[in-house]
Amino acid sequence: MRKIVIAGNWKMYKTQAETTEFLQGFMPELEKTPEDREVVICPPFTALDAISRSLHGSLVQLGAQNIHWEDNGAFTGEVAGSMLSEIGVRYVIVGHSERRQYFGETDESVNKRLLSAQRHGLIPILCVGETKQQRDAGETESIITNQLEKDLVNVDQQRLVIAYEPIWAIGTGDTCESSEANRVIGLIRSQLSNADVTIQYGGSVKPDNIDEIMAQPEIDGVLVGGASLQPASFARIVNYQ
Ligand SMILES: O=C(CO)COP(=O)(O)O
Repeated sequence: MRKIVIAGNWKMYKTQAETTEFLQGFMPELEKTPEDREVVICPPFTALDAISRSLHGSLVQLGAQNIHWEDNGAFTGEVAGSMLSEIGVRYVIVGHSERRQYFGETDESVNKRLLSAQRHGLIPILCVGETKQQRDAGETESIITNQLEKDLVNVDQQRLVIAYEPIWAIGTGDTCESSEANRVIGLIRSQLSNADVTIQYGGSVKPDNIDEIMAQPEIDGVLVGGASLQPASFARIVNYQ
């Protein structure tokens, strides 16, 4: 059975105080959330500990936005897997397009981060997706196939989530048609050795398109940016019909 995972990627938003305020509004909304789905919040590193204490005992899981591939060492500015697992982190986003675009992440470093996450008992959420230019050139399939091939070397597909995030749909309000997201996610699934991997869609997911997205047969969840920052909108997404 494929697991449904609804995750909020807060990117570089929210201080600890803002996180606490968010949780006050958000947690009561979970009382009516069906148990068929896992809810994950991925705040900035600085809010992980605060949120970990508040989430303890709740249905919500904690996620980080990055992880280094070494277990420790002289890597200024990086965070290791043991530091995340110690404070209750369960998921970690790896290879987000913003990391690939602004911070020089390559498929090779993404692969090493995936392996590190699994070594520390964390479930990586691997992000893949094409740019607008690549889509227009008809390269969507080849780009994604290439990312999967390189990123997943030696990765255990029993402990993995994949997010299909077309880069042109991120933060633009320009959602990928749900049927098209379903098609690409089906293509991703066909290339995996484990057909039960949870595969999410990400890119301008909002309260008004979540029901349609989640009605697609191949889509097992969403990775939400902007709309996960407000308690009411993220609650509506989590409580999709
Ligand atoms: O990048 C995303 C999630 O990782 C998507 O961001 P938006 O939902 O703001 O488009």
